[in-house]
Parts: sequence; C-alpha cells; structure tokens
Amino acid sequence: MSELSGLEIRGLRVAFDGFTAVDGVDLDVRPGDLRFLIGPNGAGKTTLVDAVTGLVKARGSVLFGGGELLGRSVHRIARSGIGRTFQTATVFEELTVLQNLDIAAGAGRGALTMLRRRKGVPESVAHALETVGLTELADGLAGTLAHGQKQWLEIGMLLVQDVRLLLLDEPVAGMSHDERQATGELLEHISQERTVVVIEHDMDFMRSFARSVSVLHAGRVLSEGTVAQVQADPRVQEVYLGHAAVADTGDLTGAAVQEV
Ligand SMILES: Nc1ncnc2c1ncn2[C@@H]1O[C@H](COP(=O)(O)OP(=O)(O)OP(=O)(O)O)[C@@H](O)[C@H]1O
Repeated sequence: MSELSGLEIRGLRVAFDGFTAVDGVDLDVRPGDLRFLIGPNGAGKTTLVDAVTGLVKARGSVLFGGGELLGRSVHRIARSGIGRTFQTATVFEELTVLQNLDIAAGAGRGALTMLRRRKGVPESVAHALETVGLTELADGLAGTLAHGQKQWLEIGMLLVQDVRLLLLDEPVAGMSHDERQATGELLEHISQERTVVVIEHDMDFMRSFARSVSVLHAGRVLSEGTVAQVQADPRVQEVYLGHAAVADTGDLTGAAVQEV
C-alpha cells in the first residue's frame, strides 16, 4: 500500500464562456479523510472534481501528495493515483465482475502482460472483490448486478488500480437504505488507507459517515468543518433553507433539502 496523501487546492477557478463555475476555491483534504462536498445544484461540486481530474481547464493550484496536478493530462493524473466515479456507473455490462476488475487492474500494464494467460485471480483483484463484497458474484455479468452493486464494482475498479484519492459523485443516489449503509461502511473502511472525497446530496448519509464537510455555494466554499459545525453555520442554513431558523438541531434534512 502506498503512503497516504492529502489534497491541497488553492485559488481554483474554472470558467465556461465567461461564467465562473468555480470561483477561487481553497480546499484542504488531509490524508485519510472522508470528506463530503455538499451544496445546492450548480454550486460547482462536479466541476471542482472535473478540474482535479483534468477534465476541465482550471487556474490555481491542485497539489496531491505534494505534486501539482493542474496542467497534467487526464491520463497522467489517473496515473498519479487519482480515480473517480460518475453519477451513473460505467461498468462493462457484458463482462463479468471479475473481467471488469481485471481490465481495471490491467489499465496500468502493458498489452503483453494483459494478453498473457494467468492462472487464478490476482491478489489485488481478490482483495478488491472481498472489500466491496462481490466475491460471490465474481463470475456473474456486471449487467445483472443491482444498482448498488454496480457502484461497488466501480469502487472496486478504483481499488485494483491502487488509487490513493477516490472522488465519488453521488455514490448512494438511487440506493436502498441497506445499500447506503453498506456503502458508508465501505467508504469508512477504504479511507483507512486512502483519501476519499464524496459529492453528496443525501444529508442523512452525509451525517452518518462524513468525517469532515465542505459546503460549496456559487462556486465558493461557504463553510467547512465537522458535520456539527456546518449544520450550526447560519450561512449554510440560509443557503439550504432560505432562512436561518433551524436552531434546535441544525437539521438539514427537511423535505425541501433532500434534493437541494
Ligand atoms: N461544460 C459546461 N459548460 C458550461 N457550463 C457548465 C459546464 N459544466 C458545468 N457548468 C455550469 O457550472 C455550474 C456548476 O455546475 P456543477 O455541475 O459543477 O455543479 P454541482 O454542484 O455539481 O451541481 P449538481 O449538484 O447539480 O451536480 C452550473 O451552473 C453548470 O450549469
């Protein structure tokens, strides 16, 4: 296992045709954190992750493990140990779970190694299967997996690549209660050895599993801290509820908030 690394973002700025989607963000995610990025639709969460992973051009600085990511290609950033998932799982449905993991594991290998016949399942793949709870389903087609299981397979595909920073975009969207719980426990487990950043709208899930939270609004960091700290922040309540009147629990889960 490689050393734990943190993310250090300074003055990050992303503009689309004159519209500034990320407007001078500073963000520190310490090594091994389980950080939730929350904020209303259009706050800039996905664009921030796009900038970190090289999908959009950005200004400022993004250091991971001390190395500058901005200016590197998407592939070089991936090879730096950074991986992400998207809101819709992107597994190969016609292949088995094992084959999906095998391909992901081979992403960093040469074609010859990929073609060579191997006996058994590589250690890293077996370990990832175990971690994401899909060992029993290894030979099943990925297309037949339940929605939650596809998300876990995607996470497994990042694990076999030995990704050290996982950026997950709404991993529990559409999941059942039990699947959410299992996913939260999986992320807690993974973040013992890796740094995890989760974009999320599900406030119950965030409250149960976040170690730290950053609230984005209109391309800026509005608030940051523990769950209790951001819930108690009147600016956060203002953005989520339109007023600062939720004094008792700082409850962010009102019906109006679920899909904010
Ligand atoms: N490729 C693009 N071209 C133009 N505008 C974009 C592009 N991508 C994002 N935007 C705009 O940037 C803003 C931030 O979008 P982004 O998707 O990052 O927000 P978000 O916080 O992830 O929202 P959501 O929670 O709805 O996913 C939005 O106003 C969006 O319309």
